[in-house]
Amino acid sequence: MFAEQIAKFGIAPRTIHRNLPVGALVDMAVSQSEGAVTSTGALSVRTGKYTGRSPDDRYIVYDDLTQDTVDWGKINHPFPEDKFDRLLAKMKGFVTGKNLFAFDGFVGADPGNRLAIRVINDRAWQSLFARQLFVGPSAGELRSHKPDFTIMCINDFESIPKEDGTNSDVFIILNLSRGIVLIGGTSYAGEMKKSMFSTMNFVLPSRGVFPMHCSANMGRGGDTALFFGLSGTGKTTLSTDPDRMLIGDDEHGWSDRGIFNFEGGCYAKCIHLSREAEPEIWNAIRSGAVLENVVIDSRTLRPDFDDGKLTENTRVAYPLDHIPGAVTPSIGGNPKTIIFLTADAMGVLPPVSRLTEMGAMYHFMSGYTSKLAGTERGIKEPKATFSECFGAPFMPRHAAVYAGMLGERIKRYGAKTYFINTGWSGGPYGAGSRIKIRHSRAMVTAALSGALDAVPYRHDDLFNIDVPIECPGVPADVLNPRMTWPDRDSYDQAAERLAQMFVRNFTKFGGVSPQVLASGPRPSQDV
Ligand SMILES: Nc1ncnc2c1ncn2[C@@H]1O[C@H](COP(=O)(O)OP(=O)(O)O)[C@@H](O)[C@H]1O
Ligand SMILES: C=C(OP(=O)(O)O)C(=O)O
Ligand SMILES: [Mn+2]
Repeated sequence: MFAEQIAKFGIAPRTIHRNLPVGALVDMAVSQSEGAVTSTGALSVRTGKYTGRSPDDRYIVYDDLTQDTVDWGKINHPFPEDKFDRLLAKMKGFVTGKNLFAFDGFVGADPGNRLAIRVINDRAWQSLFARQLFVGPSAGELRSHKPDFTIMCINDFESIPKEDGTNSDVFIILNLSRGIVLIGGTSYAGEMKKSMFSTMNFVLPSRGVFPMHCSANMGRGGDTALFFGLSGTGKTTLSTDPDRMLIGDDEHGWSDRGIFNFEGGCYAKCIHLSREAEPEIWNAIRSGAVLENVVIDSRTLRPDFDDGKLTENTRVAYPLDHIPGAVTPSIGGNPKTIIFLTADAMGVLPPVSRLTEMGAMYHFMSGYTSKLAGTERGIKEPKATFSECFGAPFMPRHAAVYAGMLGERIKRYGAKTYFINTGWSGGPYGAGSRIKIRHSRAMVTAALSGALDAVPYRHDDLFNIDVPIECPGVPADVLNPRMTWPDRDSYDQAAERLAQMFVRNFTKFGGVSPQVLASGPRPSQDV
């Protein structure tokens, strides 16, 4: 059946290894000089020219299905159907007679809300990534597997912009009607997971499921929490909590039955990773894990997590079961607490605050953070950004579709929402310093345990949020960013500037309810 499906798809490789075990994939990666096994047991690879996502090279095929349902613009670039056909044919030709790998599995841990996928790769390590990051099939599921989506990710195939209608040698093209994703020219493995994330974000809303760029975990009593946030805000770091059971670190859906992970693994950042601050992630870097662009000492084969010479966006991929106590299958009930994470490089937002229901809508639509270096091509230092739903690069539909689904659910289930800033304190990036992981964890713990229900608050009139005056495990002065700056006037000016940025950004939304509008920051000057 597999062989027939491959023939029907229209490729004729010399061999195509299907769902090889982890050990075999590692061995092949090593014997083909794709990478080396480090002192930790993890496989280490380099991705070459591109070490982060290429958002300008990411397209969606423009056709009857997508023309009125996709929010076309700076993020979702249209790709013509005929050019897609030509590029697909070219890629098929390219892989003729080559050795390929196929991973058959799923995106979505909830059997009622998943897509069957087939990932076709030209490198063993990429197939290992697919195996560890997506959801693996049972023996029975593998036997009867029929993919809804085929991802053909061929690292060695580069496009020629003039011929192929692409923007560079790299392309990531989603054909949502035909269930095909084409990736070429880049080996950054994050493209595979994020393109299937975008696919889920298109497919699920019409099935009544809310897709979310968030991590999730569960307390011992079964209560679940979500952590929304853009890249680098702490979804992976803070959801990996020794006192709670991990559900997933990046992509989830919320159906009438509760939440479920889209993935079967995690993709953690490695830059400056320390054993003390993130022991579970540190220990997950073992046999079966894949390190991307981490510098390895040639003599000791030890990873140097402090060396960012290849990129700041160094990564490790590992399956969920590398984290002690992770929930399997990764499914949980309706969340009790929702945390919005931001990494404010201006250093002015309070590190923790409580949001009203309308404030939650305002901040979900705003999606403020600072883009950190490396995750996207061209970002070299933190850059303030507003990204709707805390994940605009992955949302094919209009932001209102997702915001509406969040609003309904907060109302229905009465989840409490908090805003946690894991960014800078004592001054902006360059002058102040990043809030300590230990402190951010204590804030998360206090929010989830209910401890923040029992402390006094002050209202921050500028940002229009409620800020706790005390939080167990956090020195009181850390809670008030103004007090951490050496010069209060500079703080006030910077805070005013950020508040104005929020207001200016929000003018792009039409038809927002007055209550939501009134729940945002209130700069003293009109903008
Ligand atoms: N206070 C903090 N809270 C969370 N992460 C922090 C903090 N300070 C530094 N970091 C670092 O910032 C990065 C957060 O990234 P990560 O958790 O992977 O974000 P995401 O999963 O949202 O992309 C990690 O490298 C982590 O070590
Ligand atoms: C993998 C990515 O996401 P995150 O940093 O949110 O984990 C990415 O944006 O390429
Ligand atoms: Mn992450």
